[in-house]
Amino acid sequence: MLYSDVTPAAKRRALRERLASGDLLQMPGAFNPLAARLIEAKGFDGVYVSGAVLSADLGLPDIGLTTATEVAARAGQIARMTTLPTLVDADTGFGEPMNVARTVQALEDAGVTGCHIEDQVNPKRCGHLDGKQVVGEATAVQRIRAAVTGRRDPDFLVMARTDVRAVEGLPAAIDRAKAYVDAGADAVFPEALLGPHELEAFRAAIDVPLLANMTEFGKGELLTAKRLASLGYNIVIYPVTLLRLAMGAAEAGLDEIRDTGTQAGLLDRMQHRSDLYTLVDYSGYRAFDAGIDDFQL
Ligand SMILES: C[C@](O)(C(=O)O)[C@H](CC(=O)O)C(=O)O
Ligand SMILES: [Mg+2]
Repeated sequence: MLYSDVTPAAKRRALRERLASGDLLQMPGAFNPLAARLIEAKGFDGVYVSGAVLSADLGLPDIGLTTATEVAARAGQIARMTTLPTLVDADTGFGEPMNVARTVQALEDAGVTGCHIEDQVNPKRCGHLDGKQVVGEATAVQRIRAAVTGRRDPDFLVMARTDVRAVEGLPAAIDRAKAYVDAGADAVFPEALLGPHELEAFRAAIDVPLLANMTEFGKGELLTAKRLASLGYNIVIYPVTLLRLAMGAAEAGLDEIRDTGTQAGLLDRMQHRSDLYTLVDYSGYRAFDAGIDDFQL
């Protein structure tokens, strides 16, 4: 009701404990707070807030146009509505290393559980596109140090994402990841690895929790959770999946309404009013006002 009754500090501690267990945590991307509630209701382990989704939601390409304030505000709205940990895509940290520190503090204040900071240049692009460029190791390490020293809650998860694989190859990406771990990164997101062998090599080389990005229409193979768990990965994200599904359904629905003049044929593909009301917990508001849900559906 209203918001999650689990504090941000408790979510951060819980995520650390889950990561220490060695289990694979599945975190679909929530395109809004309601989707985060659905992710929780379906039994997932965490909620991912994708930069690609956040920018697409605003009708923008994923090229670093959104600001730290926008991302923190939206991530906070999402985090508030779920008891699950929320991992946020903080892109390049939104500026110089000192901006990265401020970004992390804004995300902490928004109640999110952790974030990842990547080593691309600005303007950044989707990690699965060609033509990426990365900053030098010294600058990237400064970003991670700034994130680590900027956080006030030591349990806030600072994850380093490296986009170096596509630019300089796998050994260079592994070297970068090691440098970021030395700089204090709690976890690593190796972006756009080319298949299970590369995921395996990364796992063998890095001691901290690793994230696998199962985004569609990208460079990598879509591996099952079982396979990723056996490869020793700790978090899997499906960052844009729900948005793609929802937009696919919206497109088909609009076509049908335009072509037939009614949505009547689509009802069995819709979330029913009663399921929506359950998800937003109408009955929970009885505590305020007994008349809140005195209706039959
Ligand atoms: C994970 C990612 O950073 C995101 O913003 O969700 C994207 C996903 C995508 O564009 O498919 C990425 O760069 O991989
Ligand atoms: Mg992104």
